[in-house]
Amino acid sequence: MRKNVIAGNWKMNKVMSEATDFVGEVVKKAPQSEQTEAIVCAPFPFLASLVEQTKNTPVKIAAQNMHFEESGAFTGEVSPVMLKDLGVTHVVLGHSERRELFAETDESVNKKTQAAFKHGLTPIVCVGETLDQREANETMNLVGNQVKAALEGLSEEQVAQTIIAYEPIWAIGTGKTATSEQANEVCTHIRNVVKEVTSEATAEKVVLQYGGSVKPANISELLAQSDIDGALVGGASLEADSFLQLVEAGK
Ligand SMILES: O=C[C@H](O)COP(=O)(O)O
Repeated sequence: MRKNVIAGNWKMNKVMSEATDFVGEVVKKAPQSEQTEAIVCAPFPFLASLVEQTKNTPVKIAAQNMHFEESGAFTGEVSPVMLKDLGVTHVVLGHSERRELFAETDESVNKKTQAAFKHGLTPIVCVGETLDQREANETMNLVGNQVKAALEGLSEEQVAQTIIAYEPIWAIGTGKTATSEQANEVCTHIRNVVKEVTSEATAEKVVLQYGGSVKPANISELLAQSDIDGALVGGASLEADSFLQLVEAGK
């Protein structure tokens, strides 16, 4: 049975003291359950300290991006080797904000996904369509292609461990959540695409998250869907109480 993975993506928010207070609360109160996993996706400067703070707890720390190269002349970049060395376990790749604002492409997301596995990090690969693409009926095709591109060159075992987050861009930070049926429809399609490129057994193992205005009020309905196994949460992950309610709903 797949776990519910609840990942809080802080984006470019908080200062160190706020990050420490938040994680202190979460470590104290997060449910000890085999069925739910809590991940905090923090800005780079906080990672080392938060990894230390969550040692020997079930809470995991993720980065929000990384470069695909191991080292070199890439000023301002952070490598998978550095993240692994700190004790970071997961990395968000291809978030729509990175695709839109920082010229991330399917090709770079694939390189980063391969690099994550090479260095023992679990990728959380984001895919999703704009409102225009949805209205032009391009959602399934576009998301399917993003998934195929991200998984290219991975072994079946690696695909099984990849977390894929479906985040319709029109629902991010807008308060407009996709209905749970809309979200599930795309997640089912993603699972079918994974099956097409690997096998049914592998596709059944892949954790599929939904992201886009997820809140304590709508999480249960989303998690009740057949192909939604967690959430990638922005705004509602900024307060410890609200993040804990989301993790609790995953139990
Ligand atoms: O990574 C998280 C997503 O972009 C969702 O953000 P949001 O929950 O603020 O809509």
